Amino acid sequence: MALPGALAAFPSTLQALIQKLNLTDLSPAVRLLLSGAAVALILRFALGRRWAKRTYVFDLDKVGSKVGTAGHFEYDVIVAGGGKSPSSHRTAGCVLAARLSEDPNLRVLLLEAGGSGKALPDSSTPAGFGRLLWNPKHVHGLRTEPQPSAAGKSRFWPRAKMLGGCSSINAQMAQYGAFGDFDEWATYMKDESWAWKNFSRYFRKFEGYQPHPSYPDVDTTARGLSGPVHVGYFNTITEPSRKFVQACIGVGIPFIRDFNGVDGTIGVSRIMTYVDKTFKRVSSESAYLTPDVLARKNLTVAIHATVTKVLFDTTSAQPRAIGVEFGRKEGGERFVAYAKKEVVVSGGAVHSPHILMLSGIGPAAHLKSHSITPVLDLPGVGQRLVDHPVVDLYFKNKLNNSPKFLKPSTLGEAGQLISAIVQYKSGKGGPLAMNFGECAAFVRSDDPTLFPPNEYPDKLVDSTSASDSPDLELFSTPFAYKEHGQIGFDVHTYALHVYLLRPTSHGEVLLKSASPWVQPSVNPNYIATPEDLAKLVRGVHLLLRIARTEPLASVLDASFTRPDLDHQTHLCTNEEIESLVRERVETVYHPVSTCRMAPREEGGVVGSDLRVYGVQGLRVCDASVFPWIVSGHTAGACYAIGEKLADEMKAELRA
Ligand SMILES: Cc1cc2nc3c(=O)[nH]c(=O)nc-3n(C[C@H](O)[C@H](O)[C@H](O)COP(=O)(O)OP(=O)(O)OC[C@H]3O[C@@H](n4cnc5c(N)ncnc54)[C@H](O)[C@@H]3O)c2cc1C
Repeated sequence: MALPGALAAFPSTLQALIQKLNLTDLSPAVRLLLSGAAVALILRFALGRRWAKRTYVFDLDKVGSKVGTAGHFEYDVIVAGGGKSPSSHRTAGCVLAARLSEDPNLRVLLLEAGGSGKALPDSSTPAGFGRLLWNPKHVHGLRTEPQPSAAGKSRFWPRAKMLGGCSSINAQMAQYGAFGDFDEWATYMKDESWAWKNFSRYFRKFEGYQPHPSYPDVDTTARGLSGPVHVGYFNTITEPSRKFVQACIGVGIPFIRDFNGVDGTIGVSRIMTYVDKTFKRVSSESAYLTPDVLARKNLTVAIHATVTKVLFDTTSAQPRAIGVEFGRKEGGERFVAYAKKEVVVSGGAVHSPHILMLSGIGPAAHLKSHSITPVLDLPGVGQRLVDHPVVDLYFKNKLNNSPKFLKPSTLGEAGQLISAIVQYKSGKGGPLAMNFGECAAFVRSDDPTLFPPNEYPDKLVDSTSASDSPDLELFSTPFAYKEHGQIGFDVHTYALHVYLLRPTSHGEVLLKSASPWVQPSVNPNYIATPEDLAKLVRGVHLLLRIARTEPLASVLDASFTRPDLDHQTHLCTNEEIESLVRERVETVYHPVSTCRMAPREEGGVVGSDLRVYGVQGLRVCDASVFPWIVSGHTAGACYAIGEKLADEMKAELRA
């Protein structure tokens, strides 16, 4: 207890020290540098690394044999990727490996390219992920190809490289999509197991809703109460976002008590989060790879193990996946492990198609252009990439009380951050328990209340999944940022964002090289269709109206007319708003559909059982299999897909 007390006094102590050392004479740049270094040091010591290599297998020769040697390591199922999906590298990978290993007769190996997400304070602390996005050790900082319809610029595209996958670095917003999304999957695949009435049980299975006294209206009969993924309302939110909810109601968006409840998902509310009662991030690693699960003799989890390719037996008519090759680093030793029953690729929407193509499964001509001998010509691999494009609007916070000290630029702000760390470490939540995406509204771009036909006469193509599914999401963050948190503002700000939930534009993931260590090319092809642009423009108009509606209007400083903020943007012409959208559009980090569950003749990669067409013993389990993108946040469906596949595989493998 003495330590937090001493630290609480730190800001004033720091001030005294600064005076004593005459640091005030230093230039602002040097002071900024010093404060940054001080914060980094304090974060390291205060939040410290707890989890180390001891929890997982680090020596790859303990899980596989060196290529060219005689050893033979065999498992029943190998899951490539420790993300969310149950059997792959991604978010789903942890789910799959944990659930499969419930059957003591199945020997499961999970291979993850990165380390533990749980061990990183910037991951386990809800507000820390902004710092992780630019950390090349833990996150692949991809950049898209230049986007022709989006000002020709290339966009930053972070994908996690750690256990838990992107669930270890995401914004923790727990909305799962609309009922119609999954009914659409079922209709498309002619498989009722994906229809909401059936598939919803897997959402209930992963979910462990934690009731909160301030939210008694949440219908707990619609929530899963005992699953491993704790969700609830334990993150911290700021006052302007509460006013955002009221302003949305003011413009005609109905209040909804629960975005994942029985009333569908259209409306405005505070968003539920993957933050637990102790104010920690809940990732697929923290939820599924618990000490009890890791103690199972039949589960092995190896970290810093990048799968370089899937191995096939090609002696019979259909190739059969028999194992994987993996290694730690470029030029390092390679290892192999064999799967008696199945290999599940779970590398997420970027790396699952990458792994398949490196292994010879993909568009044959493209593979040959990189001197990869095709095992199977499967043209759909890497195609149909869809992402949610987002546009941010920036406002001056009139109350000057935004938590901008979370990215400190002065010694005073560094002191505020230290106080916040002390508060968080004493179990009291506070600013570090923020997830940034605080409140949200899901609307339709053809809603006549929000977009009256006399002002918006154009009839746009309806790309929603059902008449009660949305195609735009609006959300609020406690301050504004650019370049995915890399660039802040020098004044107190507040930000509103809109993203297109059901884009009609799509792109592709392609190889840049046959080397597994070279990241693939990603091209989401943002706003390539007129409808996508028109809907985002409508969303921007709506946000600008909400910003000028009480009670939010009173906390935003409309007199602040600096051109890098948006207090004058409502005066722009439609063409100017279109240019703003093209210029500002960014990823909201939800790529899907690159190993799409679809009929093979329509470019499908997997069938509705997630088996790769034309190959035996190989499945994909992550966001890459979504037939269509969901009308919301993508993590929930990844968890549910992992749960569903685990159930089905366990039943099949038992038979
Ligand atoms: C910054 C950010 C914010 C987001 N915010 C939200 C949000 O608020 N709410 C929400 O619902 N969703 C959010 N998402 C999206 C969501 O987290 C993802 O859609 C979801 O986690 C994807 O899960 P996945 O299983 O498909 O893949 P991933 O979670 O990406 O997992 C892939 C795993 O595979 C591993 N891997 C890749 N290649 C290899 C290889 N060759 N060998 C071994 N391992 C490999 C990776 O290291 C990773 O662990 C966000 C994503 C990001 C990046």
